[in-house]
Amino acid sequence: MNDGILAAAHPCDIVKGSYETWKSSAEEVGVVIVGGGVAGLTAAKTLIENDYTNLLILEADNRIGGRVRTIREGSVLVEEGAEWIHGGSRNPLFKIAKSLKAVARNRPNSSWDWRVRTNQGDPGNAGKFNRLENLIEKTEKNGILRPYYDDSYGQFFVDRYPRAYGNGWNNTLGRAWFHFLEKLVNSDEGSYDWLDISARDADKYVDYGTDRNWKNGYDTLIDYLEDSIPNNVIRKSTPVCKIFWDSLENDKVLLVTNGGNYSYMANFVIFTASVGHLKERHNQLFQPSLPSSVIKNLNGIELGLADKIQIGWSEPWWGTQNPLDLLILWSEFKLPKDMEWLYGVVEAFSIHQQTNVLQMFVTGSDATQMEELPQETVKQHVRQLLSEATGLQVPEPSFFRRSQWGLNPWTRGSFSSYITLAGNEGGLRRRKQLAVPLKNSKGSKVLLWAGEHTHNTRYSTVDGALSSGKREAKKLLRIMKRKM
Ligand SMILES: Cc1cc2nc3c(=O)[nH]c(=O)nc-3n(C[C@H](O)[C@H](O)[C@H](O)COP(=O)(O)OP(=O)(O)OC[C@H]3O[C@@H](n4cnc5c(N)ncnc54)[C@H](O)[C@@H]3O)c2cc1C
Repeated sequence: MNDGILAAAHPCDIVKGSYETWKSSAEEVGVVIVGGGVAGLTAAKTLIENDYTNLLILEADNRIGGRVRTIREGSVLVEEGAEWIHGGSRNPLFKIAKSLKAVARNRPNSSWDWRVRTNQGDPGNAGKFNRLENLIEKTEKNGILRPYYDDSYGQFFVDRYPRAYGNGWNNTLGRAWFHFLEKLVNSDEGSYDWLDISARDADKYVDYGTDRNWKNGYDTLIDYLEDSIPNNVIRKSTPVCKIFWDSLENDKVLLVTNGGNYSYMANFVIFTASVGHLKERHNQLFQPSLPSSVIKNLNGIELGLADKIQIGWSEPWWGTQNPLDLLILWSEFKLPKDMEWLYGVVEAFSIHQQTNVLQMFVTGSDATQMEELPQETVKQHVRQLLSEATGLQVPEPSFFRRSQWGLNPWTRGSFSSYITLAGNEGGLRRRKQLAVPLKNSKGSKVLLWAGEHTHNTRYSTVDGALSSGKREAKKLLRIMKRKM
């Protein structure tokens, strides 16, 4: 976990007022949904479709969508957060996208200008990449990770790498490919350290097949969800800073927002904020503190950090009109301290919407270092890397963005909430343990948990978030029915 990010100030650090004033001035509502990301919006849509309309979504940010965020600048469209629909017909999201005629056609493999270079521009052996891809794919096969259930996901790769790579695995290029593999796995998993991901947990993820893209941006989904929710249900710029969930007088939950300036009294809450936010804030957020079993589970899960860098030009400069996929092998590590985060960049590829825009992932502690640098510095570092790896002049870009999901106080991370080795040892085995409703001291279920991290098999995805929102809304409808 990144202590630097956790130590940063938070907008909810100062909350003014008292319980009595908040209680007496609170706005009454049936259900409050905390968070207007995919899970929160889907929970609201499900309640409304089942004729339950006495609800509010309280969203901290001045926009909805959470970790789905499409950016449009001039003719450029990029995704700061979620990008792919992971899989076809088994994925409920794919079905929605298909019904909206919003699935983009995948580029044929043959259209790519595919290059493998060391960071100094020497060519690398592309065949090695296929071997590493095969190794990653093997982990999706039944049973292969089983011997590692009490060990880490990364350990599987450490053990299997020499055989997968073949002769020379320990020479300069062999080590460069190993570094590549580690960064690739960390970027797939969004993890800080592949040696910290429980292999048992990694084995729970169910793969739904080929990735697809949205034709006109991921926010097509947000518009679709928002369409079924009346305007007055969504309150943006309304951060929930305190939740009094165990009232002695009744079964109601008091929520304090906007630094103590406004409050709500709800019968039920569906809480959908990221596990990064939860881990950082649960002590200040919940009054009384969450039960120790809940805190123990939170300590056993981590939200990884994966950032994107997007850099674009009016024309491609790499000598062809084809989309570029450049794999970068770090064969020497001699960068000055402030550039060391670049070791985390091992691939630069054209995004599906525009050939002229290249995207790079940077994860874990490399991402933390990148987030803290000025944007202009990041841009210069990236230009230098691209230029040295391709041996070409890289012109001044016309477009540049980098994400800062770790510094975002409402996420504190990006994707793949993963159960850690310590979490596995402590008995956290299934995400459904994170979705057990919070009961007050009278035994009433008053707060339900949704969000990608609570999905057993599709954690870290948009469809996982969507299904979790639906699941908790239905659970709540059953609870309300029993109470009537
Ligand atoms: C860089 C990146 C790439 C990704 N790529 C993919 C991909 O290709 N495919 C895929 O399927 N998934 C991808 N994901 C993951 C996907 O975006 C998430 O799993 C999903 O969007 C999570 O939705 P959610 O509703 O659970 O959480 P969130 O989207 O985090 O929504 C929670 C909401 O709660 C709000 N909030 C937080 N705290 C408070 C508070 N105290 N009070 C009020 N509101 C609060 C937040 O502002 C946010 O809007 C990616 C994510 C990132 C960051």
